[in-house]
Amino acid sequence: MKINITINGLLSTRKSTIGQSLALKLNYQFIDSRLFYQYLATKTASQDEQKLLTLLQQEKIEHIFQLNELVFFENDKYIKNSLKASLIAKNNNIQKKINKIIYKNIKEGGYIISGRDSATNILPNAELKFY
Ligand SMILES: Nc1ncnc2c1ncn2[C@@H]1O[C@H](COP(=O)(O)OP(=O)(O)OP(=O)(O)O)[C@@H](O)[C@H]1O
Ligand SMILES: Nc1ccn([C@H]2C[C@H](O)[C@@H](COP(=O)(O)O)O2)c(=O)n1
Repeated sequence: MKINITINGLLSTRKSTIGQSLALKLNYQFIDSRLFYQYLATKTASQDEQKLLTLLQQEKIEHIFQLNELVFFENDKYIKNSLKASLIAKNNNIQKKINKIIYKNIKEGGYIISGRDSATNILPNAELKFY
């Protein structure tokens, strides 16, 4: 049976690098919750809560799970979108919705998950937590 593992830590402490390499070794999936915020930022210039919630409902969520950060780095609007993502993340209802979507998709196990809420609001009962 596969468990879920969270990775948290200070900025640029190699969470993604280690998470991705561990996922490869264990044959797990790696996801950083930040991708959801970055993805929304690429989809709309709006900070309107209803619009963002609708987008989260409409999008094929599996698609976001298959993305990785490089997709956003390749985008020449990366910095602008990161600022938008940061604003989107200030909305508690969007945070709750994203956390719920992630939990629903990973609850059966087999994920290494990074991101600010991963060990707390998303997976408070994760079997293994790295800090
Ligand atoms: N062994 C290493 N030596 C030097 N640089 C490294 C090494 N491993 C990773 N890096 C680089 O360090 C930077 C931070 O790594 P990484 O993106 O994994 O950190 P992170 O904790 O996930 O970052 P963030 O806090 O932004 O989510 C990246 O540019 C990565 O390429
Ligand atoms: N609960 C959260 C809050 C923020 N993020 C993401 C969203 C941004 O891409 C990035 C930086 O946010 P900031 O530090 O500027 O608030 O972190 C998240 O994944 N989960």
